[in-house]
Amino acid sequence: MSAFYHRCRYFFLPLLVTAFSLGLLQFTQANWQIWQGSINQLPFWLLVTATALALQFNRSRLAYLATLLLLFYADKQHHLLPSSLSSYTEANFLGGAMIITCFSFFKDRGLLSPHSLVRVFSIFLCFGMAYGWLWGIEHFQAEITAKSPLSLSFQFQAALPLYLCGLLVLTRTLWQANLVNTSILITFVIWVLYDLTPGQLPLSVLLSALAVIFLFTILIDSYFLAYRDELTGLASRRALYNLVLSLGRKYSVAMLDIDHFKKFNDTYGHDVGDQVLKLVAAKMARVSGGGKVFRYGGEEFTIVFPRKDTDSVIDHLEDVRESIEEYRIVLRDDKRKRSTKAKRNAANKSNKKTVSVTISIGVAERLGGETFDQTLKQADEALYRAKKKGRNQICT
Ligand SMILES: Nc1nc2c(ncn2[C@@H]2O[C@H](COP(=O)(O)OP(=O)(O)OP(=O)(O)O)[C@@H](O)[C@H]2O)c(=O)[nH]1
Repeated sequence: MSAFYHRCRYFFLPLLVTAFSLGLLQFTQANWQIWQGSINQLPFWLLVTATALALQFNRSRLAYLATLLLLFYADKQHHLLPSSLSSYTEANFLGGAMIITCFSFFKDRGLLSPHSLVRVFSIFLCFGMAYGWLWGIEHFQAEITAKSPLSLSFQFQAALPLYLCGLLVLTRTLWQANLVNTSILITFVIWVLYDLTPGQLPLSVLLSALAVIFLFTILIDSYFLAYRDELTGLASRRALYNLVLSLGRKYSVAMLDIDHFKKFNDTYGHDVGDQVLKLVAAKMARVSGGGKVFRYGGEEFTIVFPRKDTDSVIDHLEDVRESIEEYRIVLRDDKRKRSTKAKRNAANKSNKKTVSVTISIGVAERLGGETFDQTLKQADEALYRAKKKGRNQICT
């Protein structure tokens, strides 16, 4: 379920928004044609900004792609390349598609690192392969047709690497759904759209839209980096203090802590501890009553209930405590390390190993004039009392 939610957020939603925006742009084309002169300048500003931001936030793949698109657009507008090179548009198009595919498989690395050499080399290699492929298809057309058991048209043979690239980028994005990978997939789609449907939307508009997608990707990604806890996906302590700025005078704060977690880690190992933290966090995230959940640090979590006093949040916290106490967590083996036979054996075993944990909770409400930190300290002291009284319970 969470994998599906993850894919919706990072894959389907950005694709839908892009398709909708491009559709809207095309539909309203007549209304903005009068600004075409200014629109022609837009890709320069937006792509330069996207490159600068991508570099600032270490999204080097987007920086490379934005720079290459900028060069491509500059050439289209001002004919920078010698005409002998520009005339091979099919090869340039195929080379571009191959470059986008390569970048979907690269990792984001610093620009001033040996990895940059590989990236630059791969750009030339992609163009070389594209030119080579089209040259080969053209010159050995008769031999290929004679030897091939299938009667494939010249167009199909020429576009074969393009289909393969499309499949690879799509698989990569589905395999590792994140905003940067989806942006690279969208770059691929727009690149192909531009070639297949010339004149539908001007290049300036397509590239401006793409630059905006890059900018959003970098900003949203950086937001998640700053305000989300990487392990559990919950909001981080920084996000908690951001919320504090908008809290009114009345609220309750709960501190939650997993019981005997050190012993748990010592018994099952840190990796299993991480798995359990994730699953327990997912249970906490379902708290009712308008509670907002944060990972405070380590195995400690905080829930803030705006506009609620202690009495009205106890039941909601009790539900969370019970749901975690009753939760039988099935331990996942590291599948990558197991052979196929071992996997089959494991799948046949019905008695999978399960573990369970409990949590203690301390809760306090804001009393007149208290700061957030003072209320949080009261909740922490209540948590300490819950631990002292035997754990797996709530104290106020
Ligand atoms: N696996 C894992 N363990 C963590 C993480 N953060 C903190 N811990 C562990 O959580 C444990 C916290 O232990 P303690 O603070 O001694 O408390 P406790 O063992 O839970 O005991 P009580 O709180 O008194 O019930 C330490 O062993 C930490 O290493 C994490 O991100 N992953």
